[in-house]
Amino acid sequence: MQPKAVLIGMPGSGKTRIGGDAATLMNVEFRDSDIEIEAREHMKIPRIFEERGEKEFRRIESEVIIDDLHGFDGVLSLGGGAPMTERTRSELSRYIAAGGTVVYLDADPNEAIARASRAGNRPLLADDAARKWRRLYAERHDIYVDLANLIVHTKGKTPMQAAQNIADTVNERVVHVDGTDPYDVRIGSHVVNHLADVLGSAPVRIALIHTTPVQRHSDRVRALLRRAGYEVTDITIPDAEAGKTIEVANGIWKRLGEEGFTRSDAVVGLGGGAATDLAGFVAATWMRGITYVNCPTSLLAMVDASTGGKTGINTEAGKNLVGSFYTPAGVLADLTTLGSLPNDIFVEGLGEVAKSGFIEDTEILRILEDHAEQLRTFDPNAIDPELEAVIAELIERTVTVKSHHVSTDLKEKGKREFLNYGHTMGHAIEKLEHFRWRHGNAVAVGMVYAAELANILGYIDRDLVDYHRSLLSSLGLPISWNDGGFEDVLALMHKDKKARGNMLRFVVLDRPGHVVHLENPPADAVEEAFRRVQR
Ligand SMILES: NC(=O)c1ccc[n+]([C@@H]2O[C@H](COP(=O)([O-])OP(=O)(O)OC[C@H]3O[C@@H](n4cnc5c(N)ncnc54)[C@H](O)[C@@H]3O)[C@@H](O)[C@H]2O)c1
Ligand SMILES: O=C(O)C(=O)C[C@@H](O)[C@H](O)[C@H](O)COP(=O)(O)O
Repeated sequence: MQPKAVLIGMPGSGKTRIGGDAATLMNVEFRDSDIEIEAREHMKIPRIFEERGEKEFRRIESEVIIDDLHGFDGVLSLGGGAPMTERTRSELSRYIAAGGTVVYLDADPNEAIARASRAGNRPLLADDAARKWRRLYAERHDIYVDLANLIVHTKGKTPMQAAQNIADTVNERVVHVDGTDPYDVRIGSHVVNHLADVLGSAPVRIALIHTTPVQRHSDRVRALLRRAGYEVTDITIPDAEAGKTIEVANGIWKRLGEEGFTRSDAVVGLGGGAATDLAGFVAATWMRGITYVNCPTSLLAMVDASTGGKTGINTEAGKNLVGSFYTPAGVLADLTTLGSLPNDIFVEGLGEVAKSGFIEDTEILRILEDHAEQLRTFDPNAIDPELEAVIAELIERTVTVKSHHVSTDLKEKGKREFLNYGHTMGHAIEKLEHFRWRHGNAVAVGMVYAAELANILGYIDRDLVDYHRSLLSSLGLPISWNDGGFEDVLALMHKDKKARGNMLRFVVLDRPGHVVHLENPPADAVEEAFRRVQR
């Protein structure tokens, strides 16, 4: 057990008020180490200083804090001088290493001095509080900065806004993607505020690529980028699959040329998977590769498309057949953007979530089962904290599955192909439906197809096939497709990127949470499985 957050900062910086609000937002208890010391010693702090001296006070303070760091799971506020004790500092560093958040509340000196003087009860500020406050600030500020892993500047913020910053950061989830160019996927409310940190100081110009339905989110990001000092070129692309074309890419290359984009500039892709695929493709190809960051706004883009570096466009030949493996510098999955996501697009994303459950993390399947009704009836205007936590966990788990596959096999030589479960037939459906079928829906049918094929060939039993059908339909996903002929589907499955020569290759389950390659299956099984998804 350890605190959700520990607040440090100068007297008067608002630790008690902001810490209390942060605890309320996180629905946990708030503690102030000074009040604990007084309760433990049955004595007010000025008297402890007077009778036992500062050294003894710091020893007691350190004991109290260490107890809380090991036995309290709320928000803890520390006295301003606490981090000056070496033992306390090293315990706080250990706490950070164990995943904790030490927040330095950096307040405007004049405001803090006024507050500290009003409060009294501060022996180190007695007589000429302002001068003493400034002297202590000069001694402590750098130590606070070095120690904290979150700095909240309180100037211009209400206590509740500062508390919200803390709660958002504590609730943030981070999935690390390894490889030659490692990066982090941050998941949480307002994580888009990290954008300037992820982009760094090198880029001068940013091409912000987005679609119209996410205009309000791109307005926010554009303002944020401009405030951080970047020159922003705003690029609106046609929505959904219409944006994933060579013509759209060409239009953007032209624009980047006109605006003088160089290798030190960057792209930000904001929107659903189509927008992030296209933005990544533009970044991968402009001057043979410039930095890009993805800000996914649909569930599917958050759990899948934005991570892993598969960038690309569709062509006459088929879906995603032209593209590049090119990793982003970071991914910011800001959950607040789900507040405008239509129900059908949210539900579609559950297809890729379920896929990750079937192929690796069966806990995902259990969460989907337990919350099927809430997820199926997702309403962007009614995301309560409980549902948001469920969605955040599903995103974290799904991205973790993805990272296990892409970290060691970026270019899809083997293991990464397992992420393509359900996609062999799924992509064929998308193409035959002229991309009017949503990707996640097509993948759902494709998974039922792959399960039927595995069952026909003896890899899995009937129950597991039925489980695919019951789980996917309980989430509102389609489980059959009746609008095309087998020959057309077969021809497209032969063009799938997993195929080798004339040999069809599939990904199938041999048990829940475990997948294997299936090469060159018998033609009658391939056709029989197709008949079964037509029902
Ligand atoms: N690169 C990969 O690894 C990968 C993985 C999975 C899928 N994909 C690709 O992703 C695409 C599918 O992604 P998708 O399902 O996000 O579809 P999409 O990008 O077409 O988005 C669906 C619709 O939702 C809108 N939208 C997105 N976020 C919104 C929000 N917060 N509020 C309101 N509207 C919003 C979009 O503008 C669009 O109209 C496909 O092209 C698929 O091939 C790529
Ligand atoms: O990241 C991967 O690898 C995947 O296969 C993830 C898929 O869910 C995703 O739909 C991807 O776009 C499919 O890629 P493709 O190479 O089959 O076009």
